[in-house]
Amino acid sequence: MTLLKVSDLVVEFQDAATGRINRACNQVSLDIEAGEIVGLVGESGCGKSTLGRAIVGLEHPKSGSIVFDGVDILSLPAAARRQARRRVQYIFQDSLAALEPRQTIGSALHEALIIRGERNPRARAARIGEILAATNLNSGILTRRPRELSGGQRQRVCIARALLAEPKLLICDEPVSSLDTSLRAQVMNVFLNLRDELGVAIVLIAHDLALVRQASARVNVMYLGRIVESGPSGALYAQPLHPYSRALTAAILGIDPEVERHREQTVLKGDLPSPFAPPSGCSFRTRCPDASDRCAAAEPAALVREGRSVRCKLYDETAAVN
Ligand SMILES: Nc1ncnc2c1ncn2[C@@H]1O[C@H](COP(=O)(O)OP(=O)(O)OP(=O)(O)O)[C@@H](O)[C@H]1O
Repeated sequence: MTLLKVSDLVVEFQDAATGRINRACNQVSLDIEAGEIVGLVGESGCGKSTLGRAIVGLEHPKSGSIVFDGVDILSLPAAARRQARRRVQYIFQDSLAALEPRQTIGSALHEALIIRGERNPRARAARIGEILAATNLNSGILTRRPRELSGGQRQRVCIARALLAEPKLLICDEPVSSLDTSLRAQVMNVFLNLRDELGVAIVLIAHDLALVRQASARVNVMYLGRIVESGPSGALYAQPLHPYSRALTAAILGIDPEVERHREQTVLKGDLPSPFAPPSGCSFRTRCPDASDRCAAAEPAALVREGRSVRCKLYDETAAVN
């Protein structure tokens, strides 16, 4: 069942000094099934957070639609939008900034339930106990303050607090990038459990492609505001279609030799172009090893076939995508 359907979403920022427009999400479309983990990857500044923030209501799209749990959110008045988004929660990268420094964890979790209307302290304590178990946290942390916890514990507290809203979808923005390897595994295991035990769907925004590959059923690759490729993660990592996906996945080490044999080593040239003046046609063409004159003429349409989608002139209607 499709839980979230984002269609042709456009989010723009205007530079106050020059008036120029940065189209941070450019006609983005994305589907998420109930209970699946979907990866969103791409270089810094490509629009991943903006997309996540727009889904949860922290950015205001210029156009497009967001249908969550069967409700067309952007067509609703503001109060009804908030209500419709109750079961989407955002997990920020910086868990220290996300928690009130002077408040104990117990108080923060009780407060989250009070806001949701739970007046009975015993019912709240019971619910918090369940959530601590789901996030693999010990009740000893309830009397502590954020700075007294490890980064991994803090991130799991943020996940626990989000879970009190009984979310169907968690948007996790670089949730483990500030953690060392062992703590990363703890937090990632919590995500896998939430998917398996509670059926929570997760959008995993991350720079770490190896981590996304492990956890996600499907992956979306973003470049300069566009999703340029999406597909099942096994297929996308084994045989990336878009030259940009090839460059990103080529950077991952430790892939099995069979995959390595098919890998075309592609090195990314240059920097991300200014989002205020993106190249004409395909926005990746200025860094693309396969670019030709026709790439400047028009933006490539998405070719969708067998669960994969790619925006690149290399794949026209006659090309096989499998
Ligand atoms: N509040 C804002 N005001 C103006 N421009 C913004 C704002 N938020 C994001 N942008 C711009 O939108 C574009 C996309 O930014 P975004 O943070 O979504 O990218 P990202 O892929 O999440 O990057 P990172 O991985 O560094 O978080 C960038 O050009 C950024 O400068």
